[in-house]
Amino acid sequence: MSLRVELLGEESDERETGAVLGSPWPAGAREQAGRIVVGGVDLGELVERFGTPLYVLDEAEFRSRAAAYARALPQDSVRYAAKAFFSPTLARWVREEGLGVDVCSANELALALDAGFEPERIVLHGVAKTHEELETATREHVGRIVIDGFTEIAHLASLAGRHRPYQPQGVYVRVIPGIAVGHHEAVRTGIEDQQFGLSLADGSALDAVTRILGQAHLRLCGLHCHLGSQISTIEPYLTAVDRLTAFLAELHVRHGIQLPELDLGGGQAIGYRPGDASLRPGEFAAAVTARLRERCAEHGLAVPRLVIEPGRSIVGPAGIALYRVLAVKTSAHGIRFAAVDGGMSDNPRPALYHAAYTIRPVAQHGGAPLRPTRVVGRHCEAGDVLAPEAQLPEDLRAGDVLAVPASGAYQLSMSSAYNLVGRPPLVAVRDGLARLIQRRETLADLTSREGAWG
Ligand SMILES: Cc1ncc(COP(=O)(O)O)c(C=O)c1O
Ligand SMILES: N[C@@H](CCCC[NH3+])C(=O)O
Repeated sequence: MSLRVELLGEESDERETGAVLGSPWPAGAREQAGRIVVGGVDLGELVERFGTPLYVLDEAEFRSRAAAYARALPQDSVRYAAKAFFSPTLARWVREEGLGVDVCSANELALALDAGFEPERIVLHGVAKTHEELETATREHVGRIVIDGFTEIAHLASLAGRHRPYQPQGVYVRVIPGIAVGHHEAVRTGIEDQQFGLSLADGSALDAVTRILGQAHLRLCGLHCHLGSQISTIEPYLTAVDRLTAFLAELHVRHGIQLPELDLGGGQAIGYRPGDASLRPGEFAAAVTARLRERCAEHGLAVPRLVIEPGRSIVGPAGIALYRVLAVKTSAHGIRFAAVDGGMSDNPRPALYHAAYTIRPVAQHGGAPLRPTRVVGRHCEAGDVLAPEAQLPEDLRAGDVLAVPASGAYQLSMSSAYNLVGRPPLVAVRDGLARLIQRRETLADLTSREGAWG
């Protein structure tokens, strides 16, 4: 399906004026005469044109973040985590910025291949990969498949040998380094007793490596770990390097192998609120690379190529969600509620993880004092709270539009059809122009999968 392209505004230098908003807004976001301008486009104008709820993506912010990672690490070391948000347009941006891609479903894989990623630059993940996914991935010769369990090893080996031209399948073993980090327990994947990876501590990872080495059609290229999400200090990654290089050294001694790659996954934090700590690609890469060199020297190992899979830290800060306030009311105990026209169907993160956000009106309210306000979604759940205590103007009323920066990751990608509200449209802004890249989901879209046999 091709989408109508909407253009708004004219290329101008106006975006260069006004006060910079700073984190958590995109670097180019400015406040001009009380209005928010992103990518040279007034958010209020976008709302008039496309309605609410609306998601906006600042293309320059996305590209500059992707480019910063590409600069920070050697060629082919950065694989964008598609799960954060992926679409044909995004896939093209990622490819144009020179990154590879991390996928974890047949559809993400198909989208990446359609977008022209060289299969070699694709890595496939999953604790439960289907036969079809493994079949397609091996047939297409994706660069790496991350082994996450024992049953996968023989299965993959049987598939890998079949395709012509023959090529052994590159694999990593996902290990559990035993590091507890991440913004919520639901996203801590570096610890024991959760479903991802194979334990270093109990010998499962070693067992997996031994079995893979016994498979002629599999080529073990390295180890992988993904510690968790929203990690705001480098220290846990350095600990991961320590533990994984110790394991690499053990593999060297036991099997006489030196693995050429080390994939530390994603998880780099972004700011959701002013002052939130975040990780900068350059500093992150320099510190982790230095530690890797140091530890490899100590163990007498060749230094493997460092690979990472950032998702949120590339797309998160590029996105802004816009909602219209539909009702304002105050509870018996004085809680002021502002109910908006989106909610947990376009952003399940607050309900899932109590994720915190910055929220402000798109147009200034003439200096009205701020008052704590619970911004709630429109869904039929008391837990549909986007922000429990946003500071919003005293005179906020139905009809006002609220903007939520840092909304680019894990919102639209985890959106649902709840209450058949329909997913919001997505507009990309750049150099004063706005382009509709995904239209609003309609009732026809929502019912289109149901056949006449119902
Ligand atoms: C294996 C793997 N790699 C990369 C990522 C991307 O993480 P983030 O978007 O936090 O950078 C994830 C998700 O957390 C993941 O599970
Ligand atoms: N969805 C989570 C991150 C998990 C990503 C997949 N490992 C979040 O929004 O924080």
